[in-house]
Amino acid sequence: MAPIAIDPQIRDVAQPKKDTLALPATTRERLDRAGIDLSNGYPYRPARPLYLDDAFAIRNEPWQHDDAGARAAKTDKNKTALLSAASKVTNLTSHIGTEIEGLQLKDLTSQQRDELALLIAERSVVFFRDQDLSPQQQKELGEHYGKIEVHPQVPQVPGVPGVTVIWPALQATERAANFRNPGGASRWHTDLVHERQPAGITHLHNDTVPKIGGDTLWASGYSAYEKLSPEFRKIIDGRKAVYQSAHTYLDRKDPEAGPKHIERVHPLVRVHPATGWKALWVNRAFTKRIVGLDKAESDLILGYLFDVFEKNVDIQVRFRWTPRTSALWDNRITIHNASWDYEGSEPRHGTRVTALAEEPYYDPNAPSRRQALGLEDLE
Ligand SMILES: O=C(O)CCC(=O)C(=O)O
Ligand SMILES: [Fe+2]
Repeated sequence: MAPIAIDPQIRDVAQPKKDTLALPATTRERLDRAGIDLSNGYPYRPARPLYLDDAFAIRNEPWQHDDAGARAAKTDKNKTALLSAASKVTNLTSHIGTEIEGLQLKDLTSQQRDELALLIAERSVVFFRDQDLSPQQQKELGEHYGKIEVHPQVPQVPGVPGVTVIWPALQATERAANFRNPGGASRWHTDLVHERQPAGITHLHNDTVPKIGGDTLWASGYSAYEKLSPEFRKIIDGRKAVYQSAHTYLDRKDPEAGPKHIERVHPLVRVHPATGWKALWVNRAFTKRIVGLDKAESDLILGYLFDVFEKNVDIQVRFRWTPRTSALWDNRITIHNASWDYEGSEPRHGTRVTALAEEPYYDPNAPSRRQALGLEDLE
């Protein structure tokens, strides 16, 4: 039998190996203070599933998602408990991104957490600098927002399943990156679109960042939808597309066919349960084809939709990190992209918790954000 071809990304991730990279000092301090056991190396690397059917079966049974933002929309649309406690609230652009000062995420009450979810649903991404936050506290906050995604294979904080490690230098030890082939998450994408109930509120806490570079960009799915003409919206409203996983697995029945992605069908345009607004939900990395169209037709339309998302800078925010900053974004209504422009300079390290949300749905009667806010343009 011919040897099975496995792509290098999979092989490397599959090999549990001891860490050879030195932990940045600020990261080590944070992990020590949190009582994380580093004696068996860092990070912890779970064994990955080998076969596609095993990977597909993970979280394939539906569950009830009770949306925190939707709760706040019922109790206090003005988000008084959260916003009145903050010392400053700054919108970073008109359409996307808000920074909150004067609050520690670990101290938020249940009502404030719900209101934060609503703010994230409205503004797409919300930032908090100078946070004192252990991985355990980050996980606990995520649990308030939904079922935590415990990744079957990406590096994690030892002893805290569900807290994944975002440390681009670590990936660079596995897959060489350079200026022309950047490392990290440097492409436009949305996380975990292959899940039956994909990612909702996602929280990246970067404890160590380079002095220059390493920015992250987000783009608004509400606004990308609104960039389309009302007639074009009719072409994509209610359509479904195939979304694929970042990682690949072998087909048990045909392993020699090589690695394959998990695929899942979801709506192209979805509605956020807290705001009730429509959002374009495609991304260049993981949306593969529109169901029911020929490949050439699908490629053309998807290519245009990706361009609308990526080329309109007025619907994007680019965030410059400082150490110990948290970004909480909603993967239901955004795409994001991390700039890998700090090659060979200081390290960047963070921990991430993803709360999974509802099965994506479409509602023909839902308004766009601008319609709901009374801003809809005349043709
Ligand atoms: O490193 C970043 O800024 C973002 C990485 C990313 O894509 C993610 O955490 O989902
Ligand atoms: Fe991501």
